[in-house]
Amino acid sequence: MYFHGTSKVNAKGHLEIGGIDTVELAKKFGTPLYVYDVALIRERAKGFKLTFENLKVPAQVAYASKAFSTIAMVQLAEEEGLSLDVVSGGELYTALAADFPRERIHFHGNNKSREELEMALKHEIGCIVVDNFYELELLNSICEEMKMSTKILLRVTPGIEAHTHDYILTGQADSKFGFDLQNGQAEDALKKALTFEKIDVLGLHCHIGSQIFETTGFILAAKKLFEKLHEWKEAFSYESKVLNLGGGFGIRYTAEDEPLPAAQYVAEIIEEVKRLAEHYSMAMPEIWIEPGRSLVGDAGTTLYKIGSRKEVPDVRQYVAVDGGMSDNIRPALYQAKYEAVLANRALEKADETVSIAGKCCESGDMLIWDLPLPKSDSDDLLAVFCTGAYGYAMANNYNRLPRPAVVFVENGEAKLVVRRETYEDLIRMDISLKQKINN
Ligand SMILES: Cc1ncc(COP(=O)(O)O)c(C=O)c1O
Ligand SMILES: N[C@@H](CCCC[NH3+])C(=O)O
Repeated sequence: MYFHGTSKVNAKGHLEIGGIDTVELAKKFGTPLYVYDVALIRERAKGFKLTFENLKVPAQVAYASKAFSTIAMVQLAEEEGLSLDVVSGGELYTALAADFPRERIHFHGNNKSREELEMALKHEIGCIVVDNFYELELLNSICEEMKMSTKILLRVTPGIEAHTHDYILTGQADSKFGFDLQNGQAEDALKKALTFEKIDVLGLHCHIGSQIFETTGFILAAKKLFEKLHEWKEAFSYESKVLNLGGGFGIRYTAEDEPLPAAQYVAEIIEEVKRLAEHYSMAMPEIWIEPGRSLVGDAGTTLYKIGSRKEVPDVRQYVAVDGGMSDNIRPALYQAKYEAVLANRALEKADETVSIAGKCCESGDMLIWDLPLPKSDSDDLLAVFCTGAYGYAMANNYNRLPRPAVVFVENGEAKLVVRRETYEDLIRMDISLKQKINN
C-alpha cells in the first residue's frame, strides 16, 4: 500500500495522518469524514513555488480553487503565497470571505454573468480570464458603466488532444472553452480587446486538460502559443506580458498512475518557454500556472464506516459504506480508481477481494471495484486515499445525504474546517406549502 505525505500506520495498527490516529478522528468528528494532511499541501505548494524561484522565472502559482474551495483552504493558499483561480461568483465570494489578497485572484469561466463580472470589478481582483466574444463585449460595457479598468487574459484553445478522460479534456478545438487559436478567433478577440480603453490585455491563457502525466501536451501548447504571439508581434506589435499555462498536472491515485514530480513538470515546460522566447527574440513572459489536483488531491483521505455486506455467490462481495457518490462522484463520472485500507486494521493482510458500494439508490454508486482487504466487519473504518481534489468540491445531497465534515490535521492537531451538514441544513431552503409567504 502506498502512503502519501504524513500518512502512516501507528503502533496500534491504525492509520495515522498529520500525527493523529484516524480512528480517533472518526470517533470525534463522525463519518464520512474528509481528512486533509496540511503538511502535504504546504509541501506541494512550496514545491511549485521553489521550482520557479530556482529557475529565476517571474511567476504566479495560482491554486485552482475549484478542486476544493473552502475558507480554510483559501487561507492556507494565502499562507503559502499562492495566487487563486476562481471560476464562479461563489468561489470568488469564498475567497473574499477568506480575505484573500484581491490582486492575486484570477477569475475564470465560460459563462460569467453580468453580476459576477460586476462583483469582480467592484472588488478589483487581479485579472479576468475572458473566455468568449460575448464576455469581452459585456466586460467592456460594464467597465464603461462602472468607470473602471481591468486586466485580462484571453483564454485560447491551442488544439491539443491531451491524454486524459474525455470529460476533463479542455484544450482541443472542439471545446466549450476559449477562443480557437487556429481558426483566427483568438486573433479577432485580441484585436477587439486592444481597442477597448479600459481593458489591459496582459496575455494569453490556455489549459489543456486535467490529470495529465506527460509534459508533451504542455510543450506543444507553448509552441502553438509562441507561433501566434510571434505573428502578432510582427503584425501589430502586441507582446504578451503573461503566459498562463493552466493546471492539469496528474497525481497518483493508484499504482497505474505514474505522475512526474511537480518540479519536473514545471522545469521541463519552462525550459521550452525559455527556448521559444529566445528563438523568436521575444521577452520572457511572466509564467502563471494554476494547479488544483496536484496541490490538494493526495492530501485528502475520506474515512467511512463500513455497514452492510452482500454476497453474490461466485461473482462478488459488495461491502457498503456510509457515503458514496454523494461525497465522491468521480468513480461514477470518470470511472476514477482509488486505493483504500481498513484504517483500524491497517497492518492486516488482505484475505478477500470486495467491491465498495456507496449508500445511494443508484447501481452506479460504487466507489472501488475489486479491492483486496482483510475480512471486514460492520463498524470497521475504511480510508479511501487521494480524495482531496474534486471530492468535497463535487459533493452533493443526492438522496438527501448530508455532506460530510472536513478536518485539517497537522502536527498532531485536528481542526474542523467545514462542519457536517445536518438534516436541518438539508431542508433549510425548502418552503412548505403550508407556509404563507410573499413571493
Ligand atoms: C482553467 C483551469 N485551470 C485549472 C484547472 C485545474 O486543473 P487541475 O486540478 O487538474 O490541476 C482546471 C481544471 O481542469 C481548469 O479548467
Ligand atoms: N472535476 C474533474 C476535473 C475537472 C477539472 C476542471 N476543468 C475531476 O474530478 O477530475
